[in-house]
Amino acid sequence: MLVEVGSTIIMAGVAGYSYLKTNGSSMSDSDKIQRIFNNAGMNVRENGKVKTIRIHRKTKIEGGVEYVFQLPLGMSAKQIIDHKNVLEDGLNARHKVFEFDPTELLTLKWDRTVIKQIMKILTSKKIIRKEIEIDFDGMLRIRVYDSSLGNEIQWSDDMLKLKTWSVPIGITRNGTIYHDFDKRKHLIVAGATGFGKSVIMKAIITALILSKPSEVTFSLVDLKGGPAFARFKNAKQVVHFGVDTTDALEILQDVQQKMNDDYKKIVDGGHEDVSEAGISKRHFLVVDEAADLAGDQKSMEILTDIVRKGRGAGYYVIYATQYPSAQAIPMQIKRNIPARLCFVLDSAMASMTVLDGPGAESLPEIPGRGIYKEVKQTILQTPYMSNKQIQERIQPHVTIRTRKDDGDGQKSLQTATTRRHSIVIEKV
Ligand SMILES: Nc1ncnc2c1ncn2[C@@H]1O[C@H](COP(=O)(O)OP(=O)(O)OP(=O)(O)O)[C@@H](O)[C@H]1O
Repeated sequence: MLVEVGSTIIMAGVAGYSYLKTNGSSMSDSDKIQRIFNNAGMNVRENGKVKTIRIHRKTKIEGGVEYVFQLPLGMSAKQIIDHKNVLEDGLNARHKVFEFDPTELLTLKWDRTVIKQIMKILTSKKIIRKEIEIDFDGMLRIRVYDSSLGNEIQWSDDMLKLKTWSVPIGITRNGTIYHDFDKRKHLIVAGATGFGKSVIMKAIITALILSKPSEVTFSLVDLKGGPAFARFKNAKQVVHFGVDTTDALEILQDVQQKMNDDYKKIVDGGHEDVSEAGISKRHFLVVDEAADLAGDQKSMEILTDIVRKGRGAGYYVIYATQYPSAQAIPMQIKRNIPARLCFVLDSAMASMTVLDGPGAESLPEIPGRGIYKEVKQTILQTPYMSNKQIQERIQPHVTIRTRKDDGDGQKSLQTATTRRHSIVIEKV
């Protein structure tokens, strides 16, 4: 009898699951996309007739479906890409898919609470939002995925490309995305507070230490007071560590001087850049909350010089801000840093400042979900490396040194937040 009741309940559960999965409009996503286009006014008029996109092909892909559409003449693909959020919201309207695994019913305890347990399984599940990707290569490709990219993708050392300047900065459905500092040079990281800037910057610093422990050095400037980078302070690769704008100016001056010396050597040697000169060392200047430097003209001038000349001299800048305004990311800095990693932002205007287009304002509010832009834009989930994982990885590189006065009559290193070491760039 109990078995009979049990199987009936399971069937009811599975039926409930099917209901949850299919509840909503029966219209196909392809029809919906065309209807959304029409309703949102994304169409053109030709000979008095309204024309919109036309389905060309539909292909099953891993995790979803790719729809290929033909655009009518006169319709811009950019307009469509800029309206990605309209499409995504439209596809998710009245269509709720719940994350639910029917095998969970097998874990039921067959007692008086069985109905309660089933209700709990059915109601405690998260709603999955369909996600889309849009590309245009002569045809408009819209990939609709049945589930989200994943809210947390754990860091794995397998992602590393050891002995290179290429670091993993995110995972897409098609694999891992790398930022190659030797190719793309500097990086701007922006995003609203709490969406993953510090986490990815710490992961990048750790990855560089693991990848090139003897060749990489850092100047870390955390204008939020220092907590995020504090764990790297005693790593032997860290030559400067600053926590306020006074430290920042000193550090910038020192880095600029070393960079100029090295740049001169490279040019005097008849080389175009650090790679051609066969120099294996690279220095990274990482500034978190760079907006706090924006009011300091001298610092900004030096920073601009470093991003300009540093490309060739092997001095790379990671410039992070949660306030992406024209003042916080001046034009000169932007022009010299084409690569951007942007988490969710509060407005299309802020997105425009970082990515030169909208998009970041319509990212889902998931920590770690971002857009990486170099030539193309890619939506990714940054890998999550916990502080414990960072600690374990940098521990072998930590040296506790006594901070002595540097003897030049300036701030004593006993109290100062900068550590004065020379940045030496050597030939291999
Ligand atoms: N890639 C990720 N995957 C999962 N969770 C993440 C990820 N990145 C960040 N988080 C979560 O978001 C929290 C905030 O991240 P983080 O400190 O990097 O934000 P932030 O952008 O630097 O914020 P703020 O500008 O205020 O410093 C983390 O403590 C973590 O819980």
